[in-house]
Amino acid sequence: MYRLVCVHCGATYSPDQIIYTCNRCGHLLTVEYDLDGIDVSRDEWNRRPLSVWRYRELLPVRGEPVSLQEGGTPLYHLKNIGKELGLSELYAKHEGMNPTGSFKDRGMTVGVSMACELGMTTVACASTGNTSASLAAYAAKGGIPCVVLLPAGKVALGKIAQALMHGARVISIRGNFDRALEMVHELCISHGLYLLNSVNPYRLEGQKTIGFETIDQLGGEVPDRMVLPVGNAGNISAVYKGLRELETLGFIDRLPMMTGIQAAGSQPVVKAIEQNLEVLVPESAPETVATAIRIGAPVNAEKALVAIRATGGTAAAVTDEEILAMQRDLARKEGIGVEPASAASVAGIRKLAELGLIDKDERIVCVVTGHLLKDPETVVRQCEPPTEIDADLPSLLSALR
Ligand SMILES: Cc1ncc(COP(=O)(O)O)c(C=O)c1O
Ligand SMILES: N[C@@H](CCOP(=O)(O)O)C(=O)O
Repeated sequence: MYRLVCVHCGATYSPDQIIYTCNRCGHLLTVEYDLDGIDVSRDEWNRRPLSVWRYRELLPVRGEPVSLQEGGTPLYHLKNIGKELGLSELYAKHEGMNPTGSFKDRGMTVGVSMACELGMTTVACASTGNTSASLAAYAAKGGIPCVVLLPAGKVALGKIAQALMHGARVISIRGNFDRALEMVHELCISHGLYLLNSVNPYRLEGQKTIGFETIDQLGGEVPDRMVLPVGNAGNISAVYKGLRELETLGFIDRLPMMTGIQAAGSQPVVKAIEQNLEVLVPESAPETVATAIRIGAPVNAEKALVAIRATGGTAAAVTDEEILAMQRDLARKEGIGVEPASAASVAGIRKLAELGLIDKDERIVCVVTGHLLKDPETVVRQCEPPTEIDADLPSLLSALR
């Protein structure tokens, strides 16, 4: 049993209403369960495979989900980078290992399943790339048409390739992601498409399972800190919401310090935390190499600020150079391939550790959100091209010398 509740004024709505913002105050909605009525134990969960659907009692879908086997992603111990930073308990949860290569799949399995249960006939989103790749794939699996709006020239090649190949109707706008989101929201309201950006409360339910899995992979222990790259701020809000539910159920007895990392050229949440603002000031011209988090007006900011403040967490910004350096370090020192936005979380921890702003004994989990192959152009720009030689052994030996 659950209902939709406004995160700001508490107004409630029936779960089958197609609604994204509160009719009374215009703020976002969230899914509220009757947690007293939830009948499941941690032992029962632990008997099921590690996946989004291990936690189905805390998800809104009732029928058979539209699934591509999402979740169950690896949690890696970053021994080498951790050693350099003096952090013996530094981990990365690799969300790039999901079916379309990002954490969005956790959200889309739930969001597209709900679209089908609610009888919606077309799904839509705006995207910096990953949301569109994921929605296109899940819409294909669910047999439902899909429309995506992208900021022209600002989406990594791998992500566009995915949206196109999965059969979405792809439109590029001459404007940034924030404008694309406004446009698609308007389109969905006026023409009855189902909006599957992070304003959709059901989609975020799937993403909260990142936190559930992390704790299960740590043998039931809560990490001291969870670090996430922040763009539209849905993921950090979702993970916090899920962990609060586990706390209310008595499955955990504390929360990690939720820590958000943004790019220096796109850091409205960091500024709101640093300046102790109640309401975030949007940035009109966000810019960063980490195009996935090139977002100036994060729609979930209100929830993200609560998550960070209520847990004693923090927010920090990293430069593009710091992001790319960490992308290379993860690849070369740990064997972990991630896209630039994902490297931001670990780059943020490097910065906080070097500034002495975190306790070196903390157990820290960085969520690395998308796969290296999402943005091959940024990878190739950083690496030496292959050496081309004549096809004979002497040439090979001389090239290797
Ligand atoms: C790879 C990647 N990392 C991080 C983010 C930021 O997540 P959120 O928008 O939920 O803050 C996104 C996009 O949203 C993304 O695609
Ligand atoms: N990085 C995101 C931006 C959109 O965020 P959403 O969570 O609101 O869908 C993307 O991949 O498009």
